[in-house]
Amino acid sequence: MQKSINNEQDRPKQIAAELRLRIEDVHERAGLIKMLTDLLKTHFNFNGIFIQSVDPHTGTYYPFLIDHHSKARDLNEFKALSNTRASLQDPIVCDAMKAKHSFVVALKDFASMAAVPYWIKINFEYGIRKGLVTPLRIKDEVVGVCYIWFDNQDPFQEGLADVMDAISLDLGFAVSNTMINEMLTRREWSNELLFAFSRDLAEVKTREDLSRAVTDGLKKLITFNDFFIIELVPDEAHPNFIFSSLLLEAAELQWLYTNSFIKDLFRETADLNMPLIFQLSDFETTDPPLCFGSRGNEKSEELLLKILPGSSGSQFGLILVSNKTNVFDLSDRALILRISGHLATAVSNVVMHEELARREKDKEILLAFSHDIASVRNKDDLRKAIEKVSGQLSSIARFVIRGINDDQETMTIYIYDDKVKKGVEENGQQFILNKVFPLNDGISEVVLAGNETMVFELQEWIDAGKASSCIHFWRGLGAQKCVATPLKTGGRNLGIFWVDSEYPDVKMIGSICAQISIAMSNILANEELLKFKQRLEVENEYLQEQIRQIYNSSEIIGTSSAMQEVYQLMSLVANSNASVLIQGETGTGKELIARGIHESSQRKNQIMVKVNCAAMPLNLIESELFGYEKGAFTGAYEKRIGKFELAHRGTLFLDEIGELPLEVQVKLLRVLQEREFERLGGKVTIKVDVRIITATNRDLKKEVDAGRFRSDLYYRLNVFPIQLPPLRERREDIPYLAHFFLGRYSKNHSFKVTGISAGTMNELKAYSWPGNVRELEHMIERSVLLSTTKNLTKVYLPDSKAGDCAGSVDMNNLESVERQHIIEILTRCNGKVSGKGGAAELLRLPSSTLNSKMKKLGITKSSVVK
Ligand SMILES: Nc1ncnc2c1ncn2[C@@H]1O[C@H](COP(=O)(O)OP(=O)(O)OP(=O)(O)O)[C@@H](O)[C@H]1O
Repeated sequence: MQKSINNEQDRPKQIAAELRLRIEDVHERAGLIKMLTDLLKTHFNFNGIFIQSVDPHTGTYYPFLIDHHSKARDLNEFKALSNTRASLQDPIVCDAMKAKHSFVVALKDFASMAAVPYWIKINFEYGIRKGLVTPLRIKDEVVGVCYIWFDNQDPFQEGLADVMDAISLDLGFAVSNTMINEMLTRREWSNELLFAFSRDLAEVKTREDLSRAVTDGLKKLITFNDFFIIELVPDEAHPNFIFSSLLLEAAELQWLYTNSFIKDLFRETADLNMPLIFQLSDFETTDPPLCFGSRGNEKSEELLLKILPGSSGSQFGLILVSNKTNVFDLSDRALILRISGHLATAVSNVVMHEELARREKDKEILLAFSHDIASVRNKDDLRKAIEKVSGQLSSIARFVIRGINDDQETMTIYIYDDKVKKGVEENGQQFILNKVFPLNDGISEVVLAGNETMVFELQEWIDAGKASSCIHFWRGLGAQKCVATPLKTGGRNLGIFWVDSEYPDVKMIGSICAQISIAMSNILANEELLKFKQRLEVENEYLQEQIRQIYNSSEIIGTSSAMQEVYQLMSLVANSNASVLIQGETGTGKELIARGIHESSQRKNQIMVKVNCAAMPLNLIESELFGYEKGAFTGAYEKRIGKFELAHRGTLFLDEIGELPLEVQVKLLRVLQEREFERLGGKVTIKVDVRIITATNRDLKKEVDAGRFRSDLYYRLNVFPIQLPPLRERREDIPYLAHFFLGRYSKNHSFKVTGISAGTMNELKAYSWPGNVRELEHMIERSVLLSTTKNLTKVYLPDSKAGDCAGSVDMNNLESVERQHIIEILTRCNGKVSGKGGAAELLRLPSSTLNSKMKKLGITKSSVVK
C-alpha cells in the first residue's frame, strides 16, 4: 500500500521525468505539442492544451501552440488569430504572470466580461469550463503560459498540477528554444530568398520583369494578395501608375489617376523611412478605389506601404495589399526595409528604360515629322503632316491652328483636323471655321507673349468667367483640357497651335510647334510672294497702259487766269489726303490735273491707278474695284486683287464717277468711310490707305438732286472741288496749246512743221471747241499729218469752208484728202514717184503701193502742179 501510495505519490514525478526526457529530443513546435498532449493524455483526462508565448519587451502575448485536437483549428479566423498579439494586461494572462504555480480558472467568470479576449470566448463557446493555467518560467521571467482545458472534469485529477509545475521550467526552455530555432531557420531561409530576390531585381528592365520579380520573390517572403507600385511626381495632381498585380479596368485606372486617396496615403508616410501598416477601415474615405474595395468575395483590408526613394525629386511607393487584417507584422516591415533600396533601384531602372525608349521613339517621330515638314508647300500639306504626327502621339487628340491676320489684331482658323471638322459639323457650327476672332481675347495675347506651352483646364476657366472664344470652342467639342503653344519665327508671331489633350506631353508638343512654325512661315512667305507676283503682274499690265498715255499727259499747258486759279487749288490740296472732285467738260484735262495732283503729293512714288467708271458693265465694276477670290463667281479661276488694293499707299483716280451705278456707290461709300473692304467671295477684311480723286463731266450736284447719285457719297467725294474751265473761256491758252501739240506731233512727221500761220491761229482762236483741249489736240495732229509746208497754213475745223490755200478740200471725203496730199507730195518731188527723193520715200510707202493708190485716185503726171 505504502509502495502503491509511494508509487501514487511518485507518479507525477515519473511523468514529469519522462516528459523532461522527451522534451530534450523535441526541437520544433508540432513535435512539442504532439509529444506533450499524447503523453499527458495517457495519464489524464482533459480537452486540449494551448500554449501562449510571452514577449515582455512589447508587453504582449500571442498564441504559440494549439494542440491538434483543438476545435479552434476549424475556425475561419484561426490563422488570423494565431498571428494576433494581445496585451499582457488581459485577464488570466495577467494572473499567470504573477503566479508561482499552476492555478485553476473557471471560464464563466470571464466569458461574460465586455472586453474578454477572443480565445477565452471561443473556448467557452466550445464547452470548456475550466482551465489549469501554468506559468512557464525561466529563472524569474515568464516566457509562456500553458493552458490545459477541461469541460467538466477535475483539473486537479491525479496530480496534473504537480506534473505541470514540475515540467514548467523544461517546457519554458522548450518553448524558448523552439522559438530561437525557428527564428534562426527563418532568418537563414529569408536571407537566401532575399538574396535571390535582390539578384532578380538587379536585372529588372521592364514592368513585366518587375512584376515577375516581386511576385516570385517577395511573395515567398511576405504573405500578401496584390501589390501596386506608384510614382509620385512633385507638382503632379495624381500619381503615375507604374504597376499593379491586379488587372484593373480602365475606369479603375482612371479613378486612381484622379482621386486623392493614394496621395493622402503617401502624405502620411512621406517623411518616414519605416514601412507602415494601414487598415483600410482606418481611412475616412467613403469611396476607396475599387481595387482596394470589394472584388467578388475578396475585400482589401490591410496595406503595407513603403516609400522608395526615386530620382529627380520623385518618389515611388510600394503598396502590398492583403485581404485579411493583422497579416503584416514587424518582421515583414523589417524585410521590406532591407529590400527597399534594391526595389527602388529596380523601379528607377524601369522608369529610366521606359524614358529612354520613349525618347528614342519621340526622336524617330520628330525626325519623320521634320522630313514631312520639309516637303510642305501649302496649308493642305501642313495639315496632312500634322494629322500624321498626331496619329502617332497620344497627347494630341485634335488640333486647330489659329493664324494671325495681316491686320495683326485678329485671328482666323488657319488649319484644323478632320475630327474638329466633324465635331463642328455635328454642332452645326461650321461658321466658326471662317470667323474672325479678336487677338486681344485675354488668352491669345498671353500665349503669344511667351514661348511656352500653356495648359488649360477648360471648365475651370469657364467657371472663373475668364474663358475666351477658344476655350468655349474646345469645351463645345467636348474637350476637358487643352494646351496652347505660340507659333513664331524670328520673333514674329504667326499664330497659336491649339491641342485637345487629356495627358499633354508639353515637351513633344513644343518640339512639333517649332517645326510647324517654320513650315507656316514658309507657306506665308510663299503666299506673300504669290500675292506680290500677282500684284506686280496687274501693276505691270496697268503701267503699260499708263505709259501709252503718259506722253499725252506729262505737261499741263495754260497760263490763263482761269488755269492759274486751278494751279493754285492743286498746290493747296496736293499734300493733303483730302478727296478731290474735278469737274469740267469733256477734254478739259481733268485726268491731267488728277495726275498733276498725285505727282505733287507725297504719294508720288507709288502709282496712281485710274478706273473709268463709265467703261465697265455693272457686274465687272465691283470686281474691278475690290478684286475677287478664287471661285467667287463663274470664271473666277484665280484670286485677283482689285484697283483699291493696287492703289494701296497711292492714289485711286475714279474717272466718270457720275456714271457709277447706285449699287456700287454704297460699297464705295463704305470703303471711303472705313478704309476697308472684302474681296468678292472673300471673308477677310482688307485695309487700304488710298487717296481718292474723282472726276466727272456731269454736274454731280444735279445728279444728286435727280436721285441718280447718293448725296452721302457726293459729300464724301466733294471735299475739295476743282472746276476746270472750257477752252472757249480761256482762249488766250489756245496758241500755247496749239504750239505744244504741234511740237509733239511734228516729231512723227516726215519733216518738222514748226509754225502756224497767223490766219490759221486766228481761226483756231475763233473756234468754239466743244471738245475742248482734246479736240484741239486731235485737230493739230491731223493738220500736221496733212501739212505739206513747214508752216501750218491749213486746219480742218468742222465748220471751216476753206483754209488760206486755193481749192477747198471736202472734209467728208477722206479719199479726196488723201488724193490732195499725194498730189502735194508729188509736186514737192517734181513728179518723182519711186527712188531716192521720190514721193513713195517721203510718204513711207512702197512705190508699188503708191502707184496703185495713184491709179485708184486717178492721179496722173498731169495732176502734178508745175
Ligand atoms: N492744259 C492742258 N495742257 C496740255 N494738254 C492738255 C491740257 N488739258 C488737256 N490736255 C490734253 O487733252 C486730252 C484730254 O485731256 P483729259 O483726258 O485730261 O480730259 P478729261 O477732262 O479728263 O476728258 P474726259 O472728261 O473726256 O475724260 C489729253 O490728251 C490731255 O493730255
